[in-house]
Amino acid sequence: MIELENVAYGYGAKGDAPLLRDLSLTLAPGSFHFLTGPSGAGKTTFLKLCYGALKPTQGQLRLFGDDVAAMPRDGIALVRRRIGVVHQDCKFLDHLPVIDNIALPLTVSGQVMEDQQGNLDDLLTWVGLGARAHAFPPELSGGERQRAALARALILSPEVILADEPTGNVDWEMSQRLLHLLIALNGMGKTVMIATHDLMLIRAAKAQVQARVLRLSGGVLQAAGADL
Ligand SMILES: Nc1ncnc2c1ncn2[C@@H]1O[C@H](COP(=O)(O)OP(=O)(O)OP(=O)(O)O)[C@@H](O)[C@H]1O
Repeated sequence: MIELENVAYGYGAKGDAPLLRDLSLTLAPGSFHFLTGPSGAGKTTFLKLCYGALKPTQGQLRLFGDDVAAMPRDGIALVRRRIGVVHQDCKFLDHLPVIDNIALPLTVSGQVMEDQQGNLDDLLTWVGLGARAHAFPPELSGGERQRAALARALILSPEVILADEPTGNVDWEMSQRLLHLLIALNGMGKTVMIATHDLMLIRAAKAQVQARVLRLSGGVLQAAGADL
């Protein structure tokens, strides 16, 4: 689904040492991965590569079998509909109610919101926001925002879900609730990758799902230690 082969990426000028290097990884259908590592190690950058927002400066990245380097811009846009992203800072349009924010990817992809009303309602109920559909983003708690961000990432029924610190600003109980949603999605066959600092969350997940834990450090990707 997502395959990296000796990928490197750097934000700096050509010739500068890259931030990430020698990345080789396959996210197989239905797999569950955690990505951990110190702040600034490049976890968000790694996820951006995985959803085609950045192109490798070296190596090969294939999304659903197609080489990103050779993909035209509209090809990348199509592939990105198959990957749901929960961003670290989950931005919303504050003047639109939650339900319209979640429906935005439908509108952008040319679908009629009314045709999807049933799906939208089901999705909001599934993430536990049925009663908050008409609230405005500034009225949401941290946990509600994260669940709204997850719902928005799911509205186009992606095969892959990439979540960047989805439990960053919530308490342990809400972290568990979000984790359960992500594990349930994996149980439905979706491929999941979560970038997180939260080692407790990883340990809790490993008791419930077969997850591979990777660590980014010093620019390279390694299997995490046996304690995880
Ligand atoms: N658009 C950009 N231009 C230049 N440098 C960037 C850009 N985005 C990120 N960086 C730098 O790349 C490095 C890795 O950033 P990244 O956000 O990927 O790390 P991270 O592991 O996700 O960090 P955190 O855990 O703090 O969120 C940092 O030094 C950051 O300043």
